[in-house]
Amino acid sequence: MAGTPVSAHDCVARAAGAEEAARERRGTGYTVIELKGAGYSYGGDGILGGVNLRLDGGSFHFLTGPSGAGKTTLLKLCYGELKPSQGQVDLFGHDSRTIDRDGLARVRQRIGVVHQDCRFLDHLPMAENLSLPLTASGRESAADADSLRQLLAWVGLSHRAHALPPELSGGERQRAALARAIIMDPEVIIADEPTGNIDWEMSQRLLTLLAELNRLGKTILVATHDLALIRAAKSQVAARVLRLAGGQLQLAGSDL
Ligand SMILES: Nc1ncnc2c1ncn2[C@@H]1O[C@H](COP(=O)(O)OP(=O)(O)OP(=O)(O)O)[C@@H](O)[C@H]1O
Repeated sequence: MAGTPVSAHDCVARAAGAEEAARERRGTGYTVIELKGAGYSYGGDGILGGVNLRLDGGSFHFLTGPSGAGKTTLLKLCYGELKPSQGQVDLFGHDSRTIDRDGLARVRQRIGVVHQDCRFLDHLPMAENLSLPLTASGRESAADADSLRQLLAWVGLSHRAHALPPELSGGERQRAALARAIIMDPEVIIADEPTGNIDWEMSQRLLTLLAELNRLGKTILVATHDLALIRAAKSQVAARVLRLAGGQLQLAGSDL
């Protein structure tokens, strides 16, 4: 990887804001996202049926399961892009079915999402793409610009700050997507196959970053097919592993 990565802690602490505030939030037993008998159907095709899931503040969950099981769909329910066809999803205590547009926008600011397909604006250089959320929220500052530089360095993309998204490799796009998800200091990070296009070394770095974010009090939910990544995570985080199959969610066995 090009560039000299700064320590994950420096980078994350800057992006995450005051570590003390994170500590205050940690361990208070609050629930950030809760699915209560949530189901989802695309047209008549039921994908999820009556899923119960509670994400407590500061928890770390992996979500695994066969292709097409509905992992992305479940994540979309968790960040309010989809509303459940049955049951209820509470986002920071707000029912996603009834929350108004402004309320949903506020809730979404508290959740950083790493999308499977890493959407960017192709006509804007990466640095501008990544700082768009800051600009849009009107809170861009010198400190944030510094955070962006550090995040770019940590994900090994300092040399690509001025590149356009179509010029990036799949792995570079994935790393940029993670930096973008962190830059707004979200309380929750939801990542959909974040290691899908990156090599093992970068997967490990990404895992380290997610683990550090978790230690700072962030709630993490990661969908992945990568069982080796889940096994590697055991030495870094106390993660629960959930398996989605047949529309139902279960705790995965310890034989993973
Ligand atoms: N917008 C949509 N319209 C209709 N069907 C959809 C839509 N999005 C997903 N599906 C279907 O819903 C099912 C679950 O899709 P989803 O992407 O949630 O699964 P997944 O577990 O994330 O899969 P993968 O591991 O392959 O990414 C699949 O059969 C998919 O074809």
